[in-house]
Amino acid sequence: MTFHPRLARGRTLPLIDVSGLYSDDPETLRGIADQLGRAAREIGFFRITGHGIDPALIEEAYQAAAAFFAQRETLKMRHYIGANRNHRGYVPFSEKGDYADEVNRNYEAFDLGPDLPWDDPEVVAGLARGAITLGPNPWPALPGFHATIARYFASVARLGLLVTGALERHLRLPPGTLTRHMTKPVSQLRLLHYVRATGPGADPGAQKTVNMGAHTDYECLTLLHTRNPGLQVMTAADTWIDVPVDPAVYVVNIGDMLEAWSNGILRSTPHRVLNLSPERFSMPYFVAANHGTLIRPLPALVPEGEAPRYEPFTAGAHLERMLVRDFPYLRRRRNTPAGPVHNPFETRIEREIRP
Ligand SMILES: O=C(O)CCC(=O)C(=O)O
Ligand SMILES: [Fe+2]
Repeated sequence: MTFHPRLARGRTLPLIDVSGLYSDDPETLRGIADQLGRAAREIGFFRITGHGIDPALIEEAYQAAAAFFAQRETLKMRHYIGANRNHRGYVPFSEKGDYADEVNRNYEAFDLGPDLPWDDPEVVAGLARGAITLGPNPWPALPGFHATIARYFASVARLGLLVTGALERHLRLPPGTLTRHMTKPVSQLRLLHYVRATGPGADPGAQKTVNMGAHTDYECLTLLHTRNPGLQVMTAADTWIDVPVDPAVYVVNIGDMLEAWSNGILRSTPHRVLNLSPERFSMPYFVAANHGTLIRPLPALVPEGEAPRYEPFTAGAHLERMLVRDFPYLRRRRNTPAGPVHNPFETRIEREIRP
């Protein structure tokens, strides 16, 4: 395991070369799996190189995102997520949840998922259960956007399965224990565009303020690419460390679903985004399980004689409950009053940040 020199003094995110995950040598695979697993246990956050995603494709994806966000608001609002049936599309600056620590929140996003037709059996079954996250993507007509983003989505989804497979290996689970539940997952790609608030009334001290408030990610794991500083991770001591920016690297973190599935062996770690850059782009891809997958601590990971540490839940239900918390349009649609919604994976945030 190597450590990034800028994060010295024992507070570091591991940097792990995962190129060996493309090998079929069991010893190589085991070695990398254990490095990833150790970081996922101890910190819940790590950085990977040798991930195999074409840097030119990453660059094209940023260009597609930037071209979309550069449009007039009226054009972007043609794809407003609040006018979409399955939680896909444009999230305007004004679509603000109520994280108490978002003192200077100012970002827009474009949210996408696996592009499944309405008559796909998994979609049909999900809709019958009231799913709000399954179905096709809305594609802006911008030249190249659909082709580029679909290609990026496919690449990062492949990497997500590879990393999940490595964590299975680390946990000594039979191959496919987790990944066979990721055939039509409620995974999401978010294209994010943060802008530090400026102009009359803007806080001159905004440089260090929180833009995206502290949260855990709701899925199994997240593969994040970013090109600007601002991301911070909560340490075990509830202090914050900066995640260094390196375009050759993906930042990976464990989310709620995998914390529960692993009976708390892997950790869903709180993080937030500060206004360190006047403008910031990032692209998290959230690796989830299928909508109907029941997540309960895997019996092999619950010590003899102990009760599982988590109540069972379905992947879709947890994700959608959290989306209703975070998106005012969903609260309006479902007549859910504003107010705190408890996420059992965010107790450290509730204690430290939103008491
Ligand atoms: O933009 C980033 O660096 C992090 C974004 C994030 O944490 C999220 O969208 O869940
Ligand atoms: Fe996040």
